[in-house]
Amino acid sequence: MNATPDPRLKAEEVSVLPLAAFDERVNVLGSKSYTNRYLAIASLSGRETVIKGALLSDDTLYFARAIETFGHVNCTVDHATASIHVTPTGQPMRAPKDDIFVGGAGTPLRFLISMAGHAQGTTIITGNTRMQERPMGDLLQALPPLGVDATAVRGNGSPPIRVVGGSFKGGATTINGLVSSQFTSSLIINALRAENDTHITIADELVSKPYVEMTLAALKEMGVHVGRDGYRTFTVAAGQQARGGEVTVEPDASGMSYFLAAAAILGSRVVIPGIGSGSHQGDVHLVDALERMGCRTQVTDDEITLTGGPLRAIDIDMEAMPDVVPSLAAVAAYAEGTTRITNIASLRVKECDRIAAVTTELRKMGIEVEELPDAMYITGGTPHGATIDTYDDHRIAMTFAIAGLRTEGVVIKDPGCVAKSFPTFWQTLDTLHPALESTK
Ligand SMILES: O=C(O)C1=C[C@@H](OP(=O)(O)O)[C@@H](O)[C@H](O)C1
Ligand SMILES: C=C(OP(=O)(O)O)C(=O)O
Repeated sequence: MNATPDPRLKAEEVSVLPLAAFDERVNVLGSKSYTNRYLAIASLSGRETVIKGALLSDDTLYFARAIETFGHVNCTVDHATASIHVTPTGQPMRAPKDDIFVGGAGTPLRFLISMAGHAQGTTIITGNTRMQERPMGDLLQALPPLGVDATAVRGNGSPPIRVVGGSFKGGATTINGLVSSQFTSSLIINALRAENDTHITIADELVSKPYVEMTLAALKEMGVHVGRDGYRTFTVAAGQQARGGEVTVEPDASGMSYFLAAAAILGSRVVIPGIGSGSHQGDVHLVDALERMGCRTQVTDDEITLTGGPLRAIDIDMEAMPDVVPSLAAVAAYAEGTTRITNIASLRVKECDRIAAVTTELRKMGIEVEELPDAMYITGGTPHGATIDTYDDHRIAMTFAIAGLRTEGVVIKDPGCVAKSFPTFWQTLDTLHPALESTK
């Protein structure tokens, strides 16, 4: 897998060449969210675990390296088989001497804050410039009742975060659910190693709920039961141990979205194997949205097929599938009428402000977009080519690359940023058609 590094990951920009139509089976890489969850669970379980079909990308590799610095496990990555072998070393978890740096990996950073609560000593966790702006405050407030002292070094609720650990006792805490579901997932997963039972109450509403379902599904797959009352409370009983052994990661539904969007706007057919109706990934439901927009779809147990058709606008609340908002926005640019995407405030605190970025870049292509604090209204039309700024955000790069398959003259700046979640993205696009060339 991925034996020759793709030169486009180092290019300044890539010109996307339009494609007539295609009819392809497309294999996407393993789920980022499941890979992160299995890495965390395996490392906390104290049992040897092999994660097969794992996503090996910037985010997951930063996470694997970060986990190893606590000294209690080794994470051996096998690129040939896309697997990660997590092996206990027999050593206790200790805070690493050096700061932990995770680049732009938000989920890992949020999982690591709670994880450092199990490591004896003081851990400093940080990331790139954007990560140093992303919110962590809710999690920092929820950890002290469980015995963990976690603070923002600069007092601004963002990384660097200092965690004084070795003391994750469990107990009862409350977490705000409105900003990110990753805080709740972080607490649930790390409660696995607490001395006492852990009761987590969600204050307000919880955003991005399917990601918490994925957390529970991953724990269940590893033999850990989590009690719950809807999305109000979650309880992790002490003394449970994840089973270890082999676990297989399904394809990434967010990564899949670019190929569904490509088929939608090109009136083409795509089949994505390995993922289907049983998936807990919320982003799978992009298929339903695209069906409402005029595509034909078929979802079986283990395969998703989409065929593009004449596209019409829809109104859609995308709070539960934030990562595929840009993908849907690209399709909306080619649909008849105004698509209203609502309830997406969380997009403002992702790798970039994605509402602002999608609005700016679609407008550059001549598309009318109304930007609201928590929504985007996109009126479909005939986009023209443009040079797209990608804001160091993989999803902006991949989204506008898809627009470039339909619209001539789309140039994607900093194409290497796709490595955060989909390092083989450009090569996978090549399998549709040799439609890309690096220009610089
Ligand atoms: O738990 C996870 O794996 C994720 C949760 C989501 O974040 P929010 O809960 O912050 O919306 C999503 O955007 C992110 O890419 C992955
Ligand atoms: C928001 C994302 O990731 P994270 O929050 O893990 O950085 C993403 O992959 O779109």
